[in-house]
Amino acid sequence: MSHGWGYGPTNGPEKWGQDFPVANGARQSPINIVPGEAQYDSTLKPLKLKYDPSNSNGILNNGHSFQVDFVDDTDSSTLTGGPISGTYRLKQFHFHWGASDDRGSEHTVNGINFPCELHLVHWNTKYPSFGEAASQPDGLAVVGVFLKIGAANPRLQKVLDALDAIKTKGKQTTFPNFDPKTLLPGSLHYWTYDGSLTTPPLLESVTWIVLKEPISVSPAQMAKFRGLLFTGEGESPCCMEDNYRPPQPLKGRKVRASFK
Ligand SMILES: OSc1ccc(O)cc1O
Ligand SMILES: [Zn+2]
Repeated sequence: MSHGWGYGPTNGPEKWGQDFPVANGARQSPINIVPGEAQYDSTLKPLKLKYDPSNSNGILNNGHSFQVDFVDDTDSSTLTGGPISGTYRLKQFHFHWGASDDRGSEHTVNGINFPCELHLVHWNTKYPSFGEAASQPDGLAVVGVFLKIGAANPRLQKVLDALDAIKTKGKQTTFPNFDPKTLLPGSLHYWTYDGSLTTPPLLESVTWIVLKEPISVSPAQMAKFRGLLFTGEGESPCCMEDNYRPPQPLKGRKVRASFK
């Protein structure tokens, strides 16, 4: 793949293995979650998510999705408990979504796609930085949250209202005082398994924590995600949609459930 990776017919997920051979590795993500085959594990602890809204910093169109970045120089926004040991700091959150409401999530449940999936990315503070952690098998922990079509979600609105300012690749703006906890569902019951980044470099460093309960999003709100562009200012515009990797082979991995 001579040009950068993306989600199109010439640079999309089916082509990523050319530049990133780990794409065919033993612990790739996402996966299809089959609840009936997940093993309830009573030793799994409840998730503890402690977020300080003052850590939210900016919002960026990175040409693949958009992400909200957090100041991560202290332990003020962290993930502890759950399947992980130690303390993981919140680095950023981003989304994946479809061109239509019948697809867009990366993980699937019993083969069912959701229109969108939120990823809250955390790194293990036993390592000096996100970059160092991202290359370690226990380096990252990503909380995945499904978005399901329903009533408009007022807690998403602040994020969606910022998108007009970052329409094209490379654009960013300030995004202060946002509490990502407001994006979480009422239940923190989860499935967990060992996996990878779902975008190149597809590093196999992620403990995935996928919440069972989705949050709502309306069709009009989904249209706002699709108003973003993969392309930069002055380039021929290409709508940012279908920016999801399909499920990957489980290759013998076990998915555990924190709930019966
Ligand atoms: O999509 S999962 C994911 C996790 C961490 C990251 O830095 C980038 C990612 O795309
Ligand atoms: Zn992601």
